[in-house]
Amino acid sequence: MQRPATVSLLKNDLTKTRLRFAILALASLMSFGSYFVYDNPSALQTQLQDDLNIGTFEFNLFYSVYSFPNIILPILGGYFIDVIGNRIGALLFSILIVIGQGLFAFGVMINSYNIALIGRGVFGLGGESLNVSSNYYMTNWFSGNELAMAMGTTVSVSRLGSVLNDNIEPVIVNSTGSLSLGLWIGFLFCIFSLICVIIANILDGKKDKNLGIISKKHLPDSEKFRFHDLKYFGFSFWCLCLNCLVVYIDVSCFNNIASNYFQERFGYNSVESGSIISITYIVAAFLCPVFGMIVDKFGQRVQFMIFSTVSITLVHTAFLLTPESHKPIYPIFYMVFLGLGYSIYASVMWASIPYLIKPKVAGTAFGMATSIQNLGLGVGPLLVGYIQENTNKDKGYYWVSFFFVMIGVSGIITCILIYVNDVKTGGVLRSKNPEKVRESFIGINETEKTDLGNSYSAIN
Ligand SMILES: N[C@@H](Cc1c[nH]cn1)C(=O)NCC(=O)O
Repeated sequence: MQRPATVSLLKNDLTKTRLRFAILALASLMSFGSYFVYDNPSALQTQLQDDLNIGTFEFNLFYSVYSFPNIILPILGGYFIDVIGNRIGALLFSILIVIGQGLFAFGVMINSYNIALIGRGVFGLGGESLNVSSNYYMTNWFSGNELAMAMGTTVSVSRLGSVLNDNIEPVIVNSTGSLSLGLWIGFLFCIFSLICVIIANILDGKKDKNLGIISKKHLPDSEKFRFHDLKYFGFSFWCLCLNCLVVYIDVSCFNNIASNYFQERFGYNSVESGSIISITYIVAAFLCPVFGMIVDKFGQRVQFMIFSTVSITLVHTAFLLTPESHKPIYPIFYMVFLGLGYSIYASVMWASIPYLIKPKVAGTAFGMATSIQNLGLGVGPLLVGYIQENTNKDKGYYWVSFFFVMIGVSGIITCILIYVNDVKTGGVLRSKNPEKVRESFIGINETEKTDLGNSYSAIN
């Protein structure tokens, strides 16, 4: 008796139409502005310190005020998404980003460090949570054989924002002499991303309407987020979060100090250093969707993650062993390999999360992973700074590289633990058809599959 209704629902399922690629484009562009402005300070460090008359500590606070609240916020953001819906969440987070960047640009324009700092804090209130939202869109519109490709594409397009920032901000500011102009251009990118959120929300609302999905606010309590659902976050999920913490220290925290690193150790100037740094994310912009597609087709997620953490660790080992010299060519190759390792990691790791949890806690799970990642991104730079300031060899960078190598080794160990657990629990992460394996592994029933309108329900 159920069948005709199910069949007609499937016919109206927009996630099965080409519209899902429009959502993919919009979800990618909704984070573009945030990635562009996130690294505004590092691209303009010298000019910011001169104009605002601040030291390195005050400068680093531009990143700290962003990261530390995000140890907690993405969990709340994930909770928020699970309880009241992704659309309202994404809109709110984007508005916070626009306001934050506006305040930052305004603060710099009137030479007020405090207002600029508050702006970075407000930006942080939305910046990471918007990533959670964007991932959530992907899990709602894409499944099994396309999910990693879709998530790889969002990382790739968002990271083009980082690349563009690294390369155009110093040029704009140097050629116009106006520091705030560069930041106001970032503000415009944030508005553009906000418009993408609004369009994505309209399409997503249409999809839910077609599927007859009611607003989550009106669902019975039993179908909303509940804390005791956290018990479904098993060993592999927590290990993946720990792995994410260490791997992002090796990629992002290195990226934060890389400009100075290349200038101090290899004699490049700041513009050359900026271009070299952007290599990692340029490689990622090209390779993330490719690796996403490969993983969607062949599975073997943990093996890919092991390969990427080994590559990243080898890059830091190479930096550790490379003696100082004037403008050597090989660090450029190291950055290409770092980009390769990062591309594989970013396209596989985030896309693995949905297979380790129940669909109804997807928002909370992405929030949890992002929070733990930010713990690393908040503490990592402090540790790196401490090591560099308190050691002398290679201007303090020898032990910094050693630290990155050790962090990389812990990344490899956590990957191996995930692999072993995956073998024991049915091989969901290695499977070409992870949704099927997940079904038996974490015991998802029919109601749970359709709970959030997850496209997963229609595929199986
Ligand atoms: N912390 C984010 C980067 C970000 C978000 N908003 C601005 N920058 C991150 O690391 N995301 C994962 C990735 O691989 O990019």
